Amino acid sequence: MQNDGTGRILVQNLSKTFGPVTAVQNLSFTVEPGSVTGFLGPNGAGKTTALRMLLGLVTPTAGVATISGRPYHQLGNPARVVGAVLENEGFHPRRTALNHLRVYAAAIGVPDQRAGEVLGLVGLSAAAQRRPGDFSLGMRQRLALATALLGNPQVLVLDEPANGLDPEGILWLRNFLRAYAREGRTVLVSSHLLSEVEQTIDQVVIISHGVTRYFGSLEQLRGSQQSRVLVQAADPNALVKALQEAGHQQVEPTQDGRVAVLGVTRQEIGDLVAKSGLAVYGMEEDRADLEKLFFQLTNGAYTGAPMPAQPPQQGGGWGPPPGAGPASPYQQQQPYQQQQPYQQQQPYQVPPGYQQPGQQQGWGGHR
Ligand SMILES: Nc1ncnc2c1ncn2[C@@H]1O[C@H](COP(=O)(O)OP(=O)(O)OP(=O)(O)O)[C@@H](O)[C@H]1O
Repeated sequence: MQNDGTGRILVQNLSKTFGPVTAVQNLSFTVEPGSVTGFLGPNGAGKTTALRMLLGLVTPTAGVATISGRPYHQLGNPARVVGAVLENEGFHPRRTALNHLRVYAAAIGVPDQRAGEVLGLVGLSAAAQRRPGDFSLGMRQRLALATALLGNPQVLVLDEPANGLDPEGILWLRNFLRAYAREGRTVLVSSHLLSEVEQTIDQVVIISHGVTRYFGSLEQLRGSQQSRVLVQAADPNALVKALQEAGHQQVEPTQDGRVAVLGVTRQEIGDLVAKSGLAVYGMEEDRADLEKLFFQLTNGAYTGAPMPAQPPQQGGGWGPPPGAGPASPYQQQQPYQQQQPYQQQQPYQVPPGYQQPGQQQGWGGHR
């Protein structure tokens, strides 16, 4: 049966248990063509297992994963549709890079010359006659990517592709993936480090303990975070009292003696202190950066606990997740609720006649 040609990845209610271990639990997200989507989560979050299910290498316990509307093993010639690089891939020790690619080119039925082309695409032409055993980790990553590109696939799925790359390699990969997506192709890239992929990705799926914690654009994620205002007051206790009397309960001290107030604007605080006759020496709006948001999401911080008091970091940043900091000296402090930015998915319509994909061993046609 033909795929729909869209290059769209759809993961719907995907779960996988290995005996007592739940690796992936009810995972849902989509990856649209023309975008680079980051698949982020700490080590052990379930990223590799989810990608292996998408690529037909592991049978889901429940749910579906499709590419262009079909499960991997129903794609016809999958190497022409999806190219994938998973972790810990080996290369034949005695084959040159070019020969390695020729073997795979023959296996998926693409012309021999494509091997040289993809070496050029990943910047390895000069190393064509060298053996991957002598390559740096970064060069091996490039060769693995070249292998995935052999079938000129519409979809690229890369598991931790930035591992082992130096900053120049990461920049190269970023430009490569963005250009690939600009051609209308679909790119899904996993990482346990947001900073590695933050500038590459448009969309992000964040998982923790096999569960989706966020799915949406990076911009939405940034916008989902409440900012706080850090106030330097002559009398912090008097300021806290005035704030609480005015109904602002989400108040806490910082270790440098300022008062952090959530859910208010600087103007509101300015009006309040003017009315109360309090002296304030400075105010600063403080937004969480994405790395810290990611840290909070993956540590289960969206549970409504108060922000801890922490020394402000460079530029005035958030501290570690709630619960990690010292107790606040202020009384009557109420925990604040942070919004869970996870977006609800549209229910997936299982196509008529669809069957659960069976387990497929090995690489099938795409390697
Ligand atoms: N074949 C397996 N048998 C038993 N448990 C497994 C198997 N594969 C994965 N797991 C477990 O499932 C969980 C998720 O593992 P997975 O490798 O998918 O996470 P990950 O997010 O890719 O982590 P990493 O970045 O460290 O590779 C872990 O607890 C892991 O030990």
